[in-house]
Amino acid sequence: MPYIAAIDQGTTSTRCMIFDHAGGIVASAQREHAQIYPQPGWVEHRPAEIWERTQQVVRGALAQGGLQASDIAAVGITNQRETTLVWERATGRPIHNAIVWQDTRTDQICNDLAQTDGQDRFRAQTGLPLATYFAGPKLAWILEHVPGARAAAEAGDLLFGTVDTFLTWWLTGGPQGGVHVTDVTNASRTLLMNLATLDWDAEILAALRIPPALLPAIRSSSEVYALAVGDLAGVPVAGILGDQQAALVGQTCFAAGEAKNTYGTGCFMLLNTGPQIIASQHGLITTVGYKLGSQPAVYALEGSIAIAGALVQWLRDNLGIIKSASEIETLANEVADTGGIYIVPAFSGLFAPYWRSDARGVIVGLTRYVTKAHLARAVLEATAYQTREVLDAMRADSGMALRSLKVDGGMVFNQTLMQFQADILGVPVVRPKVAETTALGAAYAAGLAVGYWPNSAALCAHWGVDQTWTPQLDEPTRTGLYQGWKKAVTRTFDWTP
Ligand SMILES: Nc1ncnc2c1ncn2[C@@H]1O[C@H](COP(=O)(O)OP(=O)(O)O)[C@@H](O)[C@H]1O
Ligand SMILES: O=P(O)(O)OC[C@H](O)CO
Repeated sequence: MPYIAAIDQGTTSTRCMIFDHAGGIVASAQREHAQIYPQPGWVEHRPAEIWERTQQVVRGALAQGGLQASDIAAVGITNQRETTLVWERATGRPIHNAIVWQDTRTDQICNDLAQTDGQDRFRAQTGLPLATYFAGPKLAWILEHVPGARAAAEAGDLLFGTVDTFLTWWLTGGPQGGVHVTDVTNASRTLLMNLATLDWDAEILAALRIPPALLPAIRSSSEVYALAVGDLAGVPVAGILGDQQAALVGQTCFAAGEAKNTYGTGCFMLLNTGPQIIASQHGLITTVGYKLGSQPAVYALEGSIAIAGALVQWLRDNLGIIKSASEIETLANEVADTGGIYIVPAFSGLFAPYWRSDARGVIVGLTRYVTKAHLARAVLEATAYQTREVLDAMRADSGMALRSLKVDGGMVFNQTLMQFQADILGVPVVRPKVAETTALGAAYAAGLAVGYWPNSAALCAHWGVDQTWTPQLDEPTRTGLYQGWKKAVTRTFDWTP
């Protein structure tokens, strides 16, 4: 069987991509789904729509390639992380919409938990600060707010999952024998898993009042979990990776010290730290990078930025200044700079390196001179500045000097952004030939599990450079611009109680 399929269920869309032995794309299909904003700071997805879109893109990709299930050696799943679902074991009926990773409704739950020992209460076990971003508090919120949910959970009638778990359950039969599993990378984003034991942490479950009965089994990122039914009938579901970890694998960052940065809805830099669990002193989080079958887990330091491409979408959908995301580049290039303004998009508070849920977005430095072109430029630069903050933290935590940054994701086709990124970092930025590294990483995990590829070393040969941007800016200008950004960030603090 010549191909491997990957399902990439992202924040704004779902893709299915089919890869050949050289890691080349043979067929693909993509569908968007609705973003639901019931209140300021709340973000939901409809679980039924996520499953429907998944089935549609699987069918679409198979049809585009003229393929059927028997042509696929294995399927891998990669997903938006932390997004939380709870459904009935017997029927599959969700008891609430999916609460998306960007959603801030668990602010109070997190603050209450932080009353004992502060925001880092569970950091030693989980590598994470107490923040609205992670799945555990979202699950606690559902159990508290949906009538009857706690009793049903305790009786074993409900199942919890992040998107990987939800899709694997449905792909392998749903109420008719679907497997209830997650992988170590997704579990490491719940705030409920102990990084050292790779198992649920009983003390944290008790503190969040989460009954163990509704939790999935935690498995490696690359093994056969079960065979699929439906359109992929008989195909082994053999890889699960959170999308940012999948990009790490897709970029073949298999050696300690290798890093990648993915520019999608948010922006996420991961640095492979090998078997070492490094505790960040500079606002990063510690997470599982991947675990290939029975091999030991590989850990990573991560800088998570909540709003990157989402700010471009906001300019398009909420302000109507551009009609498509790619138009931002033409508009931004009408001017040479931002006219002295900065936009800090703290729409979900600020994630790394600040972890401030009390922050909200600002535009600073406004004068009558400023036009929508300056605004467009400031939107692009905001992603580059946030990345600089994360890279500085990574250098400080790891003591490693990064010689270049591997990038991927939807925003890396924006030349203006990528040049400014190299300028503000002072290191070259490199885009690989296959920029769909997230889907590729999930395909690699699945393919390794079934022997389609022999080992991770064999995958490194697939990686090649497409484009490199080298820094052009002089050091004093770079420093001056960055100092302005740091000042702008302080203006977002203490906005909500
Ligand atoms: N040319 C572009 N310039 C700037 N941003 C872009 C461009 N093309 C796409 N984007 C942004 O990239 C994001 C889509 O990237 P993608 O990797 O598909 O994201 P995700 O996996 O989070 O859904 C969107 O937020 C969109 O606004
Ligand atoms: O859907 P993406 O690509 O924006 O990724 C979302 C992240 O996994 C959130 O942690």
